[in-house]
Amino acid sequence: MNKKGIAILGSTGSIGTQALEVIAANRSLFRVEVLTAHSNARLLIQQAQKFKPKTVVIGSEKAYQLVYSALAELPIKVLCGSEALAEVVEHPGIDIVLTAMVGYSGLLPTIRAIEAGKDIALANKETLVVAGALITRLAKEKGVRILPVDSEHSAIFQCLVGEAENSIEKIILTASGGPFRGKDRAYLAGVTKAQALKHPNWTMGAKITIDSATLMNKGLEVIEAKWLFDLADSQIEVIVHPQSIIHSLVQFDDGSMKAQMGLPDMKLPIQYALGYPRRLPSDFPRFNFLDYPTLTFEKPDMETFQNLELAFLALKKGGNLACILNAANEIAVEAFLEDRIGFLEISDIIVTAMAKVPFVKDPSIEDYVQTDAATRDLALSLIANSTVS
Ligand SMILES: NC(=O)C1=CN([C@@H]2O[C@H](COP(=O)(O)OP(=O)(O)OC[C@H]3O[C@@H](n4cnc5c(N)ncnc54)[C@H](OP(=O)(O)O)[C@@H]3O)[C@@H](O)[C@H]2O)C=CC1
Ligand SMILES: CC(=O)[C@@H](O)[C@H](O)COP(=O)(O)O
Ligand SMILES: [Mn+2]
Repeated sequence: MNKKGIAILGSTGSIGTQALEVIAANRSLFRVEVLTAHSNARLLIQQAQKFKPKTVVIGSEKAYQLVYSALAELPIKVLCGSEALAEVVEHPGIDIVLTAMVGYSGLLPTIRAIEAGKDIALANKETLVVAGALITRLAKEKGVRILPVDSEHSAIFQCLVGEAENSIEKIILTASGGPFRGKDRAYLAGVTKAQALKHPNWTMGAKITIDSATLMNKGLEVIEAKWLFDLADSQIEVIVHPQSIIHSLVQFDDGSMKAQMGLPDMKLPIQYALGYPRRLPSDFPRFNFLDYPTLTFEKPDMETFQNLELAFLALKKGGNLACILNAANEIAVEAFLEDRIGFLEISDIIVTAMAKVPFVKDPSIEDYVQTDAATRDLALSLIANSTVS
């Protein structure tokens, strides 16, 4: 059987390293064609030495020379910069591009990969949040599959196998509630980044971990689900499920519900997307009901955690509003991680950006690029005037 050629964009991150674990355990099925990182030269070199891809790309020019010299003896092409990142996904040996980089940086390489006819294993949810209409339209035109990696969307995708004839009444995305579940705004005003980075169930990159703490992650996932599964906003619900065992649910129009369950481990959805349509055997720890005699559910508190409501608003109004929400959030989360703003200011910045950046009803790719840049400028100016630092 032919091995699938995999490109991992963001191989040094949480998803990227777990994807390489999956590949290492399934060497007869996969071959690594491309690995990319932003600045972590040391890890990228180790990965390249182990997996022998045809090409590696390092985003940072400063790190390029180090990677180039370390891999000089191997038949591996070493490239640098954002154009190389967008170009490398077109290489002929690639069957699937795993988008595991963080944030808006995923958009242009994903568009290029789809245009080149590559299937996408999509972890980078921000791509669909920013430009879901454009991405899904393009994927359809090119006959490209977008295979979800995000655990909730993988759960829904798995529940939908064999259901092509049947209508979805609604989907229910589960949310852990994050480290501040049950807290009020007075408490949130004083929380630190160290507290916010302690996710109750998942070990992930810093940006998504803060998004989970503000409930923006669930907001982004609501928008991601709309585009992946072609749903109306009224068909998407969120329920807080602190144990993160039920990864999400689908209700069909006969009222029946299907859920996908398991211990929280991203290797499973990564493996499902890379192996699709095959389920690959694994030795991952198994879930046991007796270890979890109580699974609980709560309504999300959207008054305290405004970001989820803002995402529903962006979804309802459409146009470039979700792009504005995403850019403002990326800048605000970065500032929070640098102790330049407080936790509650993250939502304040997003609210202001959504009100002030010009609305575009039917955006082109250029409109998205412009909206992203304008929103970042505005958010940075708001942060410069913040009184926290
Ligand atoms: N982690 C998880 O469990 C989950 C993650 N996701 C989504 O997957 C994506 C990746 O998340 P995660 O793995 O946690 O993130 P990490 O921060 O752990 O890793 C990000 C990766 O992207 C690279 N990178 C960072 N900035 C850029 C840039 N500007 N251009 C190109 N590459 C860049 C990093 O390189 P370097 O190491 O050199 O900085 C690293 O390889 C996100 O969109 C997230 O929302 C979805 C579900 C679960
Ligand atoms: C693992 C994964 O898919 C994350 O998106 C996770 O769901 C975050 O947890 P929250 O439910 O706290 O946002
Ligand atoms: Mn998720």
